[in-house]
Amino acid sequence: MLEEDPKVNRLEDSITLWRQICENPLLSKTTLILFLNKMDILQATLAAGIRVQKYVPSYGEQPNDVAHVVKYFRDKFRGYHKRLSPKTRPFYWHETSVIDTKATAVILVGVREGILRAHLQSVNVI
Ligand SMILES: Nc1nc2c(ncn2[C@@H]2O[C@H](COP(=O)(O)OP(=O)(O)OP(=O)(O)O)[C@@H](O)[C@H]2O)c(=O)[nH]1
Repeated sequence: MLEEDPKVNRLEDSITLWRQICENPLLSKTTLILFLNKMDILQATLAAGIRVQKYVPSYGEQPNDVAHVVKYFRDKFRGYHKRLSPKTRPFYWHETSVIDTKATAVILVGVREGILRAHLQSVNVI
């Protein structure tokens, strides 16, 4: 639950926020990048035997491992991105644990280069 509102599920709050961002006409030409953060916490939570289905009934009987859980949520976010974007645009995502600063730095360099490449392409420099 959210610290600021104990009645609101954190995951549902993130999905609501993502939907609002995707469908916002002011951001229709903006490339969105989804960070599935706190992967280390997800790994530890699943390793402790917590079942996703208990909190997300629609997860069903799928295997309760990191790969399946990440795919489930990535597809959920991707689905909203596809359905709600006013115009078609690519979907980018990264799995992160920002406490791993080295790995996060590598991801951010990649993201920055991607943004730069898109700008250069848009002005026909490359
Ligand atoms: N273990 C771990 N802790 C993290 C990670 N990212 C953020 N945190 C911690 O989570 C707490 C909240 O981090 P914030 O960046 O403020 O996140 P927020 O989006 O404002 O809050 P949340 O609702 O917790 O996501 C802080 O103590 C962070 O250090 C992560 O990838 N792994």
